[in-house]
Amino acid sequence: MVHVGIVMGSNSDWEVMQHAARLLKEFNVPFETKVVSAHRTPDLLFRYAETAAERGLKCIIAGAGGAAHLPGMMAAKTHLPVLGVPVPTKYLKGQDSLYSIVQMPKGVPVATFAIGEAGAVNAGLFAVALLAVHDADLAVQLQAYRLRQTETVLAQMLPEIE
Ligand SMILES: Nc1c(C(=O)O)ncn1[C@@H]1O[C@H](COP(=O)(O)O)[C@@H](O)[C@H]1O
Repeated sequence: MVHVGIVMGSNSDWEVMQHAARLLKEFNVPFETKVVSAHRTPDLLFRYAETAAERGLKCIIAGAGGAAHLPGMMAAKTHLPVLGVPVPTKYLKGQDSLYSIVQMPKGVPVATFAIGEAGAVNAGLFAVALLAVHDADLAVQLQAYRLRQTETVLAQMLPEIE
C-alpha cells in the first residue's frame, strides 16, 4: 500500500520534487507521484484529496511554484498532514511560492519547508519521521541516517591557508 503521495503543480517542478521521491526511495517508503494542479485541474485535486486517506496515504507532500495554492487547497480537502514545498521561480526566486504556502489561515495548516531542493529532501525526511512514530524499523533507519550524516560532517576537512 502506498504511504506517501507526492504531488506537484506541473512536471516542471520535478527537478526539485524528485529529491523528496529519492529520499523516500532510500528509506523504502512506498510512495506515488502525480501532477495535480489546483488551478489547472481543480476537479482532479478534489478527487485526489478526498480519496487520499481511504487509499491508505498517511501524508501528502505537495510542491508548487508561484501562486502555489496546491498545498493549501490539498490541506483544505483532507485531514491528512500536508507538507508543502515551495518550488523556486524565475522572477521572484520562490519567495512567491514560499509566502503562498506558508501564510495559511488558522485552522488549515500546511507544514511548510524551505524553498527548493533542501525543502524537498526535508519534506521527505519529515514524512519518514511521521511514519516512524508507528514503525520501529523505520525509526532505526532514520537514526542511522542521522548518524551517517553526523559522521560525514565530523570528517569534513578545510584547506590550509597558503
Ligand atoms: N502553483 C501551481 C499550481 C497550483 O498551485 O495549483 N499549479 C501549477 N502551479 C505552478 O506553476 C508553475 C509553472 O508551471 P508550468 O511550468 O507548467 O508553466 C509550476 O511551478 C507549478 O507548480
